[in-house]
Amino acid sequence: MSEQTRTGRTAVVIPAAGRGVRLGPGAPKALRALNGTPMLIHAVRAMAASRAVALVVVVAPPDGAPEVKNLLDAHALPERTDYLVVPGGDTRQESVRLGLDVLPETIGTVLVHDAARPLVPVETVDAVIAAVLDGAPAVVPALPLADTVKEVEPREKGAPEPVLATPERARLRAVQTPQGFDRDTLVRAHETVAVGGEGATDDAGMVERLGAPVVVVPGHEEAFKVTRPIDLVLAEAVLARRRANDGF
Ligand SMILES: Nc1ccn([C@@H]2O[C@H](COP(=O)(O)OP(=O)(O)OP(=O)(O)O)[C@@H](O)[C@H]2O)c(=O)n1
Ligand SMILES: C[C@](O)(CO)[C@H](O)COP(=O)(O)O
Repeated sequence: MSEQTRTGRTAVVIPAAGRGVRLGPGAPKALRALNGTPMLIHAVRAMAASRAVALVVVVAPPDGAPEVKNLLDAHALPERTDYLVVPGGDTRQESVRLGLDVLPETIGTVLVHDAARPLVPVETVDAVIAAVLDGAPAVVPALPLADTVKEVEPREKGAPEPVLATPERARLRAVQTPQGFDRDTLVRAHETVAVGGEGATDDAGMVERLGAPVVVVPGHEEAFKVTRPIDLVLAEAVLARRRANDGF
């Protein structure tokens, strides 16, 4: 990776093509409303809040790219940031790759951010970008765990599962997005690992498989992923608190 490329512009790929099965029936998850505004728009605004972000690539549900383009056009977004919309794929990994495929040559740093993490504060986004620009090829925001974690032998749903091990909690982190990368490293990871791809639940995990170093910076409790119905309740509560505190 040349220093010149590393110091190129920064883009964010937002995979937003998931159905949101765990959230329950309804529109694709990224298009569901939080405080009256689609989750995706919150996520795009969270990324565009960083002055370092020059381009946001939204990876839309496969049949929903025109609708997503209209949504972005209809909402006030910073003028300094460009937007692209591309249709997504069958898996998160495939959707990210489709977003990477349309990045212009001038982009040296890439963030990948779940549309399902709409409330990440700009300080976290900037910390990830700063660590990449400082030379780390891959950076993830993460938090220590509150629960003890067990490794188990998986069984059918509801059946008791034998415990195999209890990893030392102090050494574990719950990983969030945006995850930040030197562009060439991330593209190489997707070209190399995506062929098989099993078990890669985040982009940094794919970079680890290349043998490249990944570092953790502090995450934020408001960067949680909206996955299940209870997360919508929490997200609405966070937005209500922001409105009360900041007039947001
Ligand atoms: N084929 C897919 C699947 C997921 N995603 C995106 O990846 C992010 C993280 O995925 P997740 O939270 O699991 O979303 P869903 O796949 O929609 O959720 P579920 O697994 O409950 O269906 C989301 O922003 C989702 O839109 C995507 O772009 N393309
Ligand atoms: C990328 C991620 O958000 C990091 O925690 C997570 O792995 C996505 O998992 P999902 O099952 O695709 O939501």
